[in-house]
Amino acid sequence: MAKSDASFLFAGTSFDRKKFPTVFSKFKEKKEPDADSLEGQKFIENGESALTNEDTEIKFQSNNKKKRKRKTTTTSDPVEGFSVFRSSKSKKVKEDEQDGQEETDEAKKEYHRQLERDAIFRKKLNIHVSGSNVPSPLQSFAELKSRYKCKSYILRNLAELGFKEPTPIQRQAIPVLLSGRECFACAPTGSGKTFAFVCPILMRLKRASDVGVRAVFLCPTRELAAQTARECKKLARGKKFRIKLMTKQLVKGADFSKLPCDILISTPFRVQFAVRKRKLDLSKVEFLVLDESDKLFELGLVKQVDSVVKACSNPKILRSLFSATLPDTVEDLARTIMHDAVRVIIGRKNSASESIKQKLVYVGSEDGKRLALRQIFQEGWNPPVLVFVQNKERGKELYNELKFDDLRADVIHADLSQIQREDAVNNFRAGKTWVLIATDVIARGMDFKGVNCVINYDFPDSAAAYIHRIGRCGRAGRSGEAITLYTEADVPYLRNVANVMTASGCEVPSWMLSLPKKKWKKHRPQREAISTNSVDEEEE
Ligand SMILES: Nc1ncnc2c1ncn2[C@@H]1O[C@H](COP(=O)(O)OP(=O)(O)OP(=O)(O)O)[C@@H](O)[C@H]1O
Repeated sequence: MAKSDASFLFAGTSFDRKKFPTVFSKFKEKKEPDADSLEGQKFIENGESALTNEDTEIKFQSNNKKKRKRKTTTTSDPVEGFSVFRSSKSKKVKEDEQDGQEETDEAKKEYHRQLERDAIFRKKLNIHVSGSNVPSPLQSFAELKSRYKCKSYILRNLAELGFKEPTPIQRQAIPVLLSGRECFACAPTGSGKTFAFVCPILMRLKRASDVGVRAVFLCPTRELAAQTARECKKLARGKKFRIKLMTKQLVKGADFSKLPCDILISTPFRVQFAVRKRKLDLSKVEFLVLDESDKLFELGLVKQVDSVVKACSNPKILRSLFSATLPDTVEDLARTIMHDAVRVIIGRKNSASESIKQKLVYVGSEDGKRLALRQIFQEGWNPPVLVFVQNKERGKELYNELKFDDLRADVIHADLSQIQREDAVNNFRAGKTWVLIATDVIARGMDFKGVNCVINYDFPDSAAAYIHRIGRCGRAGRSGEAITLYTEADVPYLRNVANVMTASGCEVPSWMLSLPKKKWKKHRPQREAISTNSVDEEEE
């Protein structure tokens, strides 16, 4: 890329300390590294990925030893999440010097005890963190009130939604954002990432205001943006926040720079378009969330995201990245735009949800797929089922194959109008459609609670696509089943999916794991058309 058009996001993809002295010095500013911050330093300097449980345990023990030594020479421990504890002790220090000294020693001991409790708790829940002074994870939603003075409407709404306790990503990401830190999070599909950023941002916005757009949530598809807006409104119920989903129609009709709006939710394309048309001013934005961030950083979207990031010019902005898959390249890119961020990984990075039973089925050829699909439907299936295909043409073909069967099938792809797409999603949600044939347009983020089974009719084009597709089932702790059909053409790419499967505890034949490594450049082979006619005619 020519220097003149070097973009904000692309700048310094490989992290150059000289090039980014301010960012780097921020990471270096850490005064009192704790167990987590030492991990953080390692992440920042070595670009390491998630630690294994064993790593965490060993590091935790050795770091604590180092820390104990250093702690004796310091007087202040800037740990967020302990404000009540700190303020009550600091009063006593003024009253009596000696008592104060004892109190300080006691405070330090308590500080270490708390760090240990945090580390044990994180280990139990498979929460891995990097970054300086990472706030303690939440023990319960009630802590939102005791630690962060959360308004009762949020707790009421959480209870009404039936949420009894925070999910692991919520336990850690919420305190991070509430402490005014940027967050870089990777957690499995269906693990509650949406509320992990919606909840703290609503809390920090406090109340509706007319200053202009204060938070922007970017999602890769309009369906996901619409879903996020709906979820956001559920949690904000009882407060007069202006939560706006920016759709094509809305951009045409309204001037967003005059429209009161606290939270704006849309796709990068829509937001960038409105900014360019000067219908939207993002200079007051305090919170920017890139949901499904690795998708947003893909070619085709990254330029638009870049423009939005630039337009959010408030120097106090907090940026957050959330996804179920975060390749190292995205981490590198993110590091160049984030400041003093906390990295939160739940479980193993880039792995599928463990509540999904995954299966690979060899079908030989394209014709074999049709037969296998019919067999699945004949053998007693449990709707609703999602069937993923490679592109919209194949979606239409498969729909034509199944539409006369008693399966209540429908199809969704990018050629449909917005209304048709909404109808397809809503009918599936409402149980009117039993089998929804889809392209990857709904592979990410869509929360279909009841989906029991995902069938990859066409082999996914990347490991990330596989993780997101099958993640449409097995959400919020429910169980699910994923069946991936493969032909001869897919065999060279099997290993990548087999690796994801073993990482989430599914058994795969050993030969698959010993297949030669294949650099996975979007596997989209030319496939024979899906049609009964050719075979039936031959059979006749
Ligand atoms: N604390 C909670 N307790 C129970 N259910 C929850 C909790 N938080 C969120 N959920 C539910 O879990 C489901 C999945 O949440 P969400 O869509 O945020 O997942 P996600 O991690 O963003 O998934 P994806 O990676 O697919 O986008 C939703 O139905 C949501 O209502």
